[in-house]
Amino acid sequence: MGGGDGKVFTLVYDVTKFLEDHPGGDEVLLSATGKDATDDFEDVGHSPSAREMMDQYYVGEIDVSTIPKKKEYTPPKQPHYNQDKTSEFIIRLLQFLVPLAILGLAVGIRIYTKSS
Ligand code: HEM
Repeated sequence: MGGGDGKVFTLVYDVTKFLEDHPGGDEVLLSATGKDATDDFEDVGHSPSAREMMDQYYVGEIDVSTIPKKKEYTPPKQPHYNQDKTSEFIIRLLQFLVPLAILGLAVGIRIYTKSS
């Protein structure tokens, strides 16, 4: 690790040749591919002999900033039905106002016809 021009390098290992022989199993290796697996490797507390074995699979160094971040799964956005609530509101308003208007009209006609 460490670099002259501000870049941070990490060591790269090709563990595809090691999947079947890894005492920790192939699943953990596969889950650590395509990303910086330094933390995963260190968390296990590998023995010095394990570190020696790594030399066989050494590929080179890579600028840490060029390692893609593991993408987290984000569920696709559900389409929002009836996002525009104004039409719904107008219908509710009319459901209230139309009977009132009819009632008002009826009362008005009744009053009008009575007085004449
Ligand atoms: C070239 C890289 C690697 C080498 C040479 C290597 C080698 C070994 C060896 C020799 C062991 C047996 C225990 C020991 O001696 O420490 C071991 C165990 C283990 N390794 Fe790796 N390993 C590598 C990468 C990784 C990575 C990237 C992970 C995690 C993503 C990992 C996870 C484990 C686990 C979970 C165990 C089992 C520990 C236990 O049962 O106590 N290893 N590895």
